Amino acid sequence: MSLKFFKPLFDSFSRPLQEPNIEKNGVFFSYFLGILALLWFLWLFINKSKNGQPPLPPGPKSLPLIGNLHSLEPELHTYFASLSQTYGPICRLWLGKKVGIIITAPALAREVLKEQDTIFANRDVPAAGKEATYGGKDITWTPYGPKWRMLRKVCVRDMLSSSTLDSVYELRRRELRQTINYLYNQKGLSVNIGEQIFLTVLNVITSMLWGGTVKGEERASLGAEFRHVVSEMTELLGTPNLSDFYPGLEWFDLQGVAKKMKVLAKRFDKIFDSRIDQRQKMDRNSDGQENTDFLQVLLKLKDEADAKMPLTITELKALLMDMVVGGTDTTSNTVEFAMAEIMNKPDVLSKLQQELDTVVGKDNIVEESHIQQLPYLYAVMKEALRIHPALPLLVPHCPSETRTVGGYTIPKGSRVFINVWAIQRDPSFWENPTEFHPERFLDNKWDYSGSDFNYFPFGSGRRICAGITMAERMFMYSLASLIHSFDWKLPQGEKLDLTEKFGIVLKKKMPLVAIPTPRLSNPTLYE
Ligand code: HEM
Repeated sequence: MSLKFFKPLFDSFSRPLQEPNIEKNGVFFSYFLGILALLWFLWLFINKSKNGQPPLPPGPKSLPLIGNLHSLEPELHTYFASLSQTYGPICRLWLGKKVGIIITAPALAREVLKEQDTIFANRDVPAAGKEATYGGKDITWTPYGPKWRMLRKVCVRDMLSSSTLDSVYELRRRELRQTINYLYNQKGLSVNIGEQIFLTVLNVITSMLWGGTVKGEERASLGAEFRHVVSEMTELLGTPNLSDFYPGLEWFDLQGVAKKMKVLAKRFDKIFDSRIDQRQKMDRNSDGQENTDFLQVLLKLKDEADAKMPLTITELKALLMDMVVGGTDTTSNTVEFAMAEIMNKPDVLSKLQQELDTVVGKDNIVEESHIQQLPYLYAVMKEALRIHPALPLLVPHCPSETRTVGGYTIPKGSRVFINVWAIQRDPSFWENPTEFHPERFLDNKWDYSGSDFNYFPFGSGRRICAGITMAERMFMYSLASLIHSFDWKLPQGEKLDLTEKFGIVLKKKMPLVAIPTPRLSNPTLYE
């Protein structure tokens, strides 16, 4: 609308204020206000019917171009929790050109993950994620649709289902017994617990994938190296990256995130290539005997896949990456946090040992079949997952269409962070939320199946964690074995530190180092 429209009005006000003009000016002034009000309402009306949308959620003031990037803090989960204290359970940040939405209430999480699940079951793939998974070809980053469904089905059916896991119990047992034996040989010495559990989980996963494990002398050094690589990868995945917020800048990789990720991913890629090569040679030379590792199943699927939905070699390697990176750090960090919390609470430790002594006995070793009879251990796992959920903001979701949540507009393509860490510590729901108190789970009131939006450490809806059964078994079996086989104390002069460090996977800021003392009746129980 041209400004000329307003000229007579402006002219009338610019005339000198003469007596006969006062009344006339008053009338003009009323007209002016009236027209202004009319125009305002008209603008609102046109704007509303043009967008047909409620506003964006509230959020902190943003600067031109950079939005709120300047005020992000490294511990994103606690920073987001503090924003929700000021702006409410749904708030907005401008991440450069991208809208970030933070959700910190069960009812709103339900809207996103259940009521509008198909729209929000997508991902806004970060540059680091693309680099780590051959361009986002794995389960985690593939958009919701037939390809994702196929990848997920293959993994769950052929590797992560209860029946497949039952059939490879011997692998878990072998690896865990090896860890217990290693710890026995370290009695009286300081041990990095997270590293040992990481290595155990890694060995279980790689032996399920292609039959290979890390043994003997390599155990300590390779375990530490692999853990370092996975940990750096998950840290990079959680790093706010300019390439993600200004797509035009992705090519420049200003923070070097993609470059660093490329180097890390290459380490695994080389291993994958050599294992695939080895497996293909073995298959060519075999006399058709059945082998049962996952890689063989995948290679068979690749060759057989019908043309409509082929499984390519790149997707196959991306799946291997998901299992190795997604399955190891998550599980071992949760066990490490649980061990630290238990050592901080001697009454929890003694209740756990009592339960284990009654069910397993001090002249016996823990088997996975005992786990069903250990309700206190189960409560300890649930409490560890409540207070330190491995993925504190889940894997961010992304709507494929503009939608309304909690009365606010969530634009298509936003990055939606669901702060499960804050929801699981909400004092209006959880009594003494920062206290590690497994008893709160003893009455089986909450489970992590994704149906309760006060407690969902594995997420919920279509994108719920694909490895819950595996995580559950590895956690329960390893924690039970550690607590049953040894008494634990801190090295002299060390203090227990429970501080968290943010990454897409949460970890302990300071590694838990502790000294094992054997507590079973017979040294042969450690062989
Ligand atoms: C304590 C251990 C674990 C925790 C707390 C955990 C938690 C999660 C969470 C919160 C998500 C994202 C859900 C969402 O975006 O809404 C996820 C996704 C995923 N998890 Fe886990 N996880 C664990 C262990 C594992 C293991 C052992 C594996 C496999 C070996 C695994 C494989 C995956 C995969 C493939 C996805 C992507 C699913 C998809 O996008 O469709 N996780 N996990």
